[in-house]
Amino acid sequence: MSTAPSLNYAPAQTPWDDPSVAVACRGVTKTYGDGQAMVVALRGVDLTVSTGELLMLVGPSGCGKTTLISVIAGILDQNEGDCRVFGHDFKHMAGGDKTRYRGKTIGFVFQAFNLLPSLTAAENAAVPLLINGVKRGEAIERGAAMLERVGLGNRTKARPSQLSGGQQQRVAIARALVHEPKLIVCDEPTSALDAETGHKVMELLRELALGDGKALMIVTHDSRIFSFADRIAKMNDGAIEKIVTSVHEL
Ligand SMILES: Nc1ncnc2c1ncn2[C@@H]1O[C@H](COP(=O)(O)OP(=O)(O)OP(=O)(O)O)[C@@H](O)[C@H]1O
Repeated sequence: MSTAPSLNYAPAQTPWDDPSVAVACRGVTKTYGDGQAMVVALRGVDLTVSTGELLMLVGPSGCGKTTLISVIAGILDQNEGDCRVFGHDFKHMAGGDKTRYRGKTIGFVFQAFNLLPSLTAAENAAVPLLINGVKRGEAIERGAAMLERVGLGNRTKARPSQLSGGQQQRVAIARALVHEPKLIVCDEPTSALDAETGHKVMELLRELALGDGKALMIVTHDSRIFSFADRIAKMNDGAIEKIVTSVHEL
């Protein structure tokens, strides 16, 4: 049985109710500002991401990658078009439902990490569990266990200011994985990591963020990790220019 809500307004021949579809965007547009200052960040994006898939989004600076994943993760609302995650349409969900569903279903690694400075690494990694109602002791234990998986088991009590950029990035990755979300969306997850650590983090992301009806989307400029993708979507000027399965086709 489909888990998607009743979607009477869905146009025909859309994949909204297909359980193997994690993300479906159709004709998504997004602008910032208005009048002369208006920037068109997305111009009718069509994109489908399947469960079990790692899709990378690449393209020049300013082409709309962060905007697209922010719409998909329900952080921004699109102006036009449909965007659904496992059949759920964030734009038309009530605020509380949206926050709850998003909190359970999506893990987000932000480009700027967005760690809370007053919390330890383990507490930061535990934040999604605390938001989802897990008891504090258990949440922090699970946060610390996830830090161990990303190679930071010896830094669980450090505050973000006591960690290097690469270590903070790994805390952000642990935080995105800790509640075992069905969709993980990462903005430049390896930008602050050396080649070896970046490789390890990608292996871990593939292991923990795929399978079992899960999907992974990664925005990146880091060509060292392109080979981890199942498909690579190349964006240009607010649109998807092409989608390839091998880096050689880019
Ligand atoms: N908050 C904002 N207000 C106004 N314009 C914005 C805002 N955020 C992004 N933009 C503009 O929207 C366009 C798309 O930006 P976006 O950050 O999505 O691109 P990107 O491909 O992720 O870039 P980068 O690779 O540099 O991170 C750019 O022209 C950018 O200047």
